[in-house]
Amino acid sequence: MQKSNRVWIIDDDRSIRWVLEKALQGAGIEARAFDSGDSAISQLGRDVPDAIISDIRMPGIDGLALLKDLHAQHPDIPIIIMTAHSDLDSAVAAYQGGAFEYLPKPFDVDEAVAVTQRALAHAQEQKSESDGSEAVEVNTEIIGEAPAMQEVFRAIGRLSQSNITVLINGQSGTGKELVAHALHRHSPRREEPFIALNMAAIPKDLMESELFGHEKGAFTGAAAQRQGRFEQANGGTLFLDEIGDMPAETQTRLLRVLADGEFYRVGGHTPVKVDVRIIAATHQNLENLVADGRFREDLFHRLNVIRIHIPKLADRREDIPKLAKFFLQKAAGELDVDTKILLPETEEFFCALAWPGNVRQLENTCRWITVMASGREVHIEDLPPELLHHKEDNAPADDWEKALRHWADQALARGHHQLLSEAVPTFERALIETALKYTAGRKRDAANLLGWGRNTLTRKLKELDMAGGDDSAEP
Ligand SMILES: Nc1ncnc2c1ncn2[C@@H]1O[C@H](COP(=O)(O)OP(=O)(O)OP(=O)(O)O)[C@@H](O)[C@H]1O
Repeated sequence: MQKSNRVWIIDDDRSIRWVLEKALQGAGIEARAFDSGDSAISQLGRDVPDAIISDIRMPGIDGLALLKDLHAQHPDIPIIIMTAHSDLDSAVAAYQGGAFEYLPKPFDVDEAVAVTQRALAHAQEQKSESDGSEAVEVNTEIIGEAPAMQEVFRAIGRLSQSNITVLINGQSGTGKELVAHALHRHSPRREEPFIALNMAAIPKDLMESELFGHEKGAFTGAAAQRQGRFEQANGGTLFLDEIGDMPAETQTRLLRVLADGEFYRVGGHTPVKVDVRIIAATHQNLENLVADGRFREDLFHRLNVIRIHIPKLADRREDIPKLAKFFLQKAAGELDVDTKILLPETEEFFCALAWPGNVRQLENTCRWITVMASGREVHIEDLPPELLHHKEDNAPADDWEKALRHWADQALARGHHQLLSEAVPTFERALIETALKYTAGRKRDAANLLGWGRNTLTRKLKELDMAGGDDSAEP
């Protein structure tokens, strides 16, 4: 059999074509470049490559349409899809259209070569196989351009045809439930129920009945038979949030259900069969809980088949502006008011915050702003007081220089002139006020602290139109 070694590169960007062509040739791969999907398709009648690397956004036929076409005609050619504007849509659509791999731009050239080599090896193995899967319509629902979120999208795309158990790790408010829901929506179970249950929110003694249901009279208050979440989720997905908080005896039962696919309602004697995909999530380190004997190791291994880590918001700050815009639009829609717009300095301030409550805190802040900010444009002073305190408490003392540079950048960008005449009075006023506060209003002492003579301070107070500029008597 002829060795699979010929790759086509399709991209309207000449520099990308060039870089990839050189890198692949350097790795001993025969590469040929096309500047459009149409030119590649017209060549296909005469020649067939072993693998294709294609951009998504191009004039003429775009990468996903090309993927669909090619996949229908040549299901055995692995196609690697690249895109600069990567989002969940394109990742999932690429995989569901039959893409072999999805490469978000900018990519590392070595990684691109490695992926291509894998694709060629795959082509070699599977020359005549086809899977015929069809692209499905999906909506963008998770915002994230940060590399770590791209990993999450890739995982969702890769898992979209499977029923495999997934464990999602991430701090509270990072979007674990959103990702679990996306996994469900892009799975073969999408028409069946998605049931979410937070272990931390259910009283311990109600947990078993919540999960597995109960028979009439199983305990005091069980007036009728009740279905548990497992039964409700039958055929679909059960999302178990904060799985680390599940009590030991429930862990044992859960393990048995996962092994046998059946369980007994509380007080019941007839087994109930279910087909449920489990997605579990936790903000805790389950390995540590296992080491401490607080989580069953066998259950941990059953759940930990595929793990998705969702980074905290502070580790993907580049996504903050887009998320904020999205939440401001959403809040405005819900409240039926105009959408607020963050001024550049407010957005910058947002991007620098710690956001301990992650995306949920950002969403709540945007709601607050939508209700509380007076104007359409949101200034830093319009933000909820706790965020501003946070700024004062956490800004290191020498951050003012950074803030000043930033202010100067912004002012110049907005076309201001004479920056010093704007900045110096503000600077002096701040120092004078602070010194006066420190000396309880005594000008002589304040002047001393500032390194001025008393008369200079009095003159400055006057110039700056500040209280005390009339040189009134003082103690
Ligand atoms: N990347 C994102 N794009 C858009 N919305 C998001 C994103 N991440 C989170 N959200 C929104 O933020 C809120 C919190 O997300 P979610 O409930 O999924 O977090 P969680 O990690 O499950 O939190 P907890 O562990 O506290 O239950 C939700 O309203 C969700 O829709």
